[in-house]
Amino acid sequence: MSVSGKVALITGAAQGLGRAFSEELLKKGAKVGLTDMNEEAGQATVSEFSTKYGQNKVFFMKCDVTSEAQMEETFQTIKERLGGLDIVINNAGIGSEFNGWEKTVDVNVKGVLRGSMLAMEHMRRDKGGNGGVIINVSSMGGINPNPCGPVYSATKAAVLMYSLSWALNPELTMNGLRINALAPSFVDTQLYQGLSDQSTIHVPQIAEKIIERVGIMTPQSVAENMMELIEDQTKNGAVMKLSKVGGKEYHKLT
Ligand SMILES: NC(=O)C1=CN([C@@H]2O[C@H](COP(=O)(O)OP(=O)(O)OC[C@H]3O[C@@H](n4cnc5c(N)ncnc54)[C@H](O)[C@@H]3O)[C@@H](O)[C@H]2O)C=CC1
Ligand SMILES: CCCCCC(=O)CC\C=C/C=C/C=C/[C@@H](O)[C@@H](O)CCCC(=O)O
Repeated sequence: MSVSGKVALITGAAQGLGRAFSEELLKKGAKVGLTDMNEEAGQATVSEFSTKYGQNKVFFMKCDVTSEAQMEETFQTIKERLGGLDIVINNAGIGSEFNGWEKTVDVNVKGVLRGSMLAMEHMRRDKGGNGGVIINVSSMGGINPNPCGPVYSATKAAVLMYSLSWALNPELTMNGLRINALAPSFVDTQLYQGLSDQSTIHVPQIAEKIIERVGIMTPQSVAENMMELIEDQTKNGAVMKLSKVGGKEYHKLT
């Protein structure tokens, strides 16, 4: 599927991976609705992208993925403002392991499930949509056991199974929708830089060893690879694993 002229909605897009996904889509001619709970950073990113890619190509909406009302309003508004909805990337995610662990579940699991359900409501052909593709951002930690972040990894495994289960449901494919998951290893973003903060990690020494072994990717390289999950019409229920050391691989399900 060519993304030129298509409309994408991305959560957690003010910075990091969400920002890189937005820019990659804009470069290829898509229109992008960036959403994030951080309004200041979101507006700054959109103002930069408007200058580079055109004012009518990009739109920002403040949205916390833990709020059902904000998510509903955001999907409706972006669809109206940008003239449709074809691509949804449920990207917003956090990594608190201790005091904030329940918030990690709320954002990483409930936020992604909520975004997926709304995407289906808006994009399924039997609901008046034009079909399209949902990309849910998981992590290598959702596939490989991760002693540094059990809560985080549990949330990312949930994202993976939710996406794969829907992909096997003919109701979705019959209505023109595909659903894929992205599972990167470490990427140089604020989330990764926060790993030294003790609220986000168990046993930092183990994390350092894993990072030494697998390396750190740039957000741009992840975004460039991720496009295959959108553009390749044969990809449904695919899990793209990315790491600096291993490159791109599709996870084989047993
Ligand atoms: N950086 C890494 O090493 C990896 C990150 N990931 C995943 O990629 C996704 C993006 O992470 P990064 O860009 O690295 O992080 P980041 O911290 O740089 O960006 C996350 C963005 O999400 C927003 N956000 C957080 N909570 C939100 C909420 N409740 N509602 C709306 N927006 C919210 C933040 O304001 C921020 O703009 C996350 O799901 C993360 O788990 C996956 C694998 C590796
Ligand atoms: C606040 C948390 C930020 C975490 C950012 C990530 O999501 C990065 C990935 C998280 C966990 C990684 C787990 C790695 C497990 C390793 O034991 C190893 O099995 C990974 C091998 C990767 C490869 O060979 O490509």
